[in-house]
Amino acid sequence: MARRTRQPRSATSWRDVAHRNRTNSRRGPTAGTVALTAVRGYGRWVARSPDTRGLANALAVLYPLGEIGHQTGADPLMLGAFAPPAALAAWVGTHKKHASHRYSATVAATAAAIPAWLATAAQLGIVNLRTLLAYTISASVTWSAYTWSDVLKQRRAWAREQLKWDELATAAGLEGSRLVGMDDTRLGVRFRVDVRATNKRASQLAGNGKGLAEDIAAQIGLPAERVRITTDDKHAGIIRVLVQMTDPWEGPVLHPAMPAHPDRATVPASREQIAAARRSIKGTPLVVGMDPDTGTDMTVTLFDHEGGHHAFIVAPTGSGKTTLYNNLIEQATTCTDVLVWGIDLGKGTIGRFWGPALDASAGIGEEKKALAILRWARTVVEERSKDSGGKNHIPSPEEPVILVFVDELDTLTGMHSPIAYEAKEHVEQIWRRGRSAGVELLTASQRGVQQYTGSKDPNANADYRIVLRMKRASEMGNAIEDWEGAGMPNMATYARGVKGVALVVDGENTWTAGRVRDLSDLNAVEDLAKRRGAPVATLEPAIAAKLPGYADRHRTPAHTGSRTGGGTGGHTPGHDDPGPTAARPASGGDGFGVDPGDHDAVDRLAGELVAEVEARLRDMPEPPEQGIPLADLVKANQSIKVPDDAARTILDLLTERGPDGARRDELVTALDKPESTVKKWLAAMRSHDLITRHGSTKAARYYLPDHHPDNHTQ
Ligand SMILES: Nc1ncnc2c1ncn2[C@@H]1O[C@H](COP(=O)(O)OP(=O)(O)OP(=O)(O)O)[C@@H](O)[C@H]1O
Repeated sequence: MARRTRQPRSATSWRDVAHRNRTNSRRGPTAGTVALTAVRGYGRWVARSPDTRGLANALAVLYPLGEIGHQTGADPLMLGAFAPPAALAAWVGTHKKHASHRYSATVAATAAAIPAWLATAAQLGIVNLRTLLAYTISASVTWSAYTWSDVLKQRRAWAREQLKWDELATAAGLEGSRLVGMDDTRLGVRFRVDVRATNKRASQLAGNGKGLAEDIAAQIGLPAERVRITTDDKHAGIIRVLVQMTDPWEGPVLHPAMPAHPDRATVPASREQIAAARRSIKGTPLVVGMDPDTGTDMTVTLFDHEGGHHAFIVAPTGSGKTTLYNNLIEQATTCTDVLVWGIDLGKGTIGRFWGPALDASAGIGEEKKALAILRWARTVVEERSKDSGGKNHIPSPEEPVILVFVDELDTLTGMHSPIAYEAKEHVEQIWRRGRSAGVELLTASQRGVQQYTGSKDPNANADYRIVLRMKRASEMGNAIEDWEGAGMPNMATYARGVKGVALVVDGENTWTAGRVRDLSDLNAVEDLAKRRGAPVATLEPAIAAKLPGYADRHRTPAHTGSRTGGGTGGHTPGHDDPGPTAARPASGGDGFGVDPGDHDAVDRLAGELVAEVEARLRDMPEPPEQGIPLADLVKANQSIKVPDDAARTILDLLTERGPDGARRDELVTALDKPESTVKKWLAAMRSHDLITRHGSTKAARYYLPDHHPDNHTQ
């Protein structure tokens, strides 16, 4: 068994040491310990302010050192020769770090002064009054210049801020954090804080409503939403704390075209100014609002070197969607290489107010036109892609970008839309393939759910997602899935009570929140659109020829008799800028698509109409000699076979409409079959009592038997 070797006991045990210490302390401190304590205390005092106290001590020590050179007979010239390289080294070293001329000059002069002093002292010695006086004055000047240099002043200010932050952080429960940066913002201050020593992760502290923001706000005496905490993209251990000392929503964000805007004079008014203000869409960010924290613009870039960018907007009623669209359309219509097509089946606002500056639009009750526009957009995508093989389109006035603005997307692709079955497919194709072909879709819907959007594609394919004021926080996730993790504000609570707020998120998930420029005055918009006039760009003729109805898109239907009404017929040339509208065939304007200055136009139109009627009557069968008995007709109708899916579509639509019923043309649109076929099917279903009809003219409506108006009036 191995023997354990005992350690020899120390001659002095810990008890002896303790005893000796007690005895010593009873005897009182010796001169040595007093001196040591004093030196230590002095060292600590200097260490607390090494720049100023350290320098003062160094200067004091340097004086007697000068005598060494004198006593040893050192060569003064030799010693003085060290001054220039010392100055140079000090300048280079400090200027690189602090970029302050004043500070570097002081440090360089101090560095050069050391060999200069040693040289002087070697020559003159230090034990004479003149040298002492000169040294004292130069040392005081050096010390003062250094102490009051901008770098040291900044360092002292920073130390004071650090103290303030420490106080704030301790009160908010963030002991151990360290302030590493601080900038003034337009409305307050932004801190960068190292939180590694707090035992908390930055992600735990960041985000609104996590407690820390609220605690800091409470300490400063601000509303909770005026303190925002985010993580730092470049350092996982750092948080950014934004404190808004001034209310960001104090003033409105005016649009430059509005009368109250101070720069209104800069908005082009005359034809020449409008022409001069036109620009290209390429790489041009469209300004939609302002981030109140920084005063920087909130922008949306719809076309750049990566091609086009779709935008998906979620905006409940009254949230400012029309105003946002006004901002986008206002700038899009100044571009020389853009055509704007608008679809607004809900209220017809886009066509009604922007009509003169649009290339095409569909408004209330114009589902067919809406579908036509979507088909055109798809054809443009297909034709351009055939040509380019999917290479990014390069826009020009002859091959423009097409921006299709859709308001109330659910009226097009939502579950209650009578044209959803077709519109959905077009919209999906444009989302997927339009980007590189220069056909961009901007859609606005009240919610980000599939019942409204018709598909999941908007979220997947739109680069820009824009969220306006939400009614409920739960809606945020439908618009932007990862909003909370990315530190984006909750648009249900963001800037409570403020109209026109928006969160703009680009394809890289970079976001800006702020307020949309106020362009909500529709009279001003109407005036602006009139002055702007028709677009400069024109679609490629070869493609335009392949778009059914495109050439006639500005023809006002005779029955509307007005230039308003939100449809494609809403196109009116600008008052002082007829622009290219004048060159268009029977383009827009009051009356029946006829240029009032063209005296032959009415004759020509009448001739065209007669020819059209004759062409339509040509293939009509001759009326029979004798009428067919009603019973035979019913029997004939009953023998007609209605395809199952058609019958289902008709019954579904009528179930959905209930007591409102549906017009025949709506059923034709829903079925997407020729009118004559649909007529036959409707007659057959009526003869089987599956559906009923009320009225006999074109305005007749079809109902399920339970909803027939007669059943309700009895
Ligand atoms: N950016 C803004 N700045 C100031 N006020 C605004 C702003 N945007 C909207 N508003 C105010 O909110 C009102 C509603 O705006 P807007 O008509 O744009 O909303 P909307 O979402 O289109 O409404 P709806 O769903 O009823 O069509 C405007 O009349 C205006 O008073």
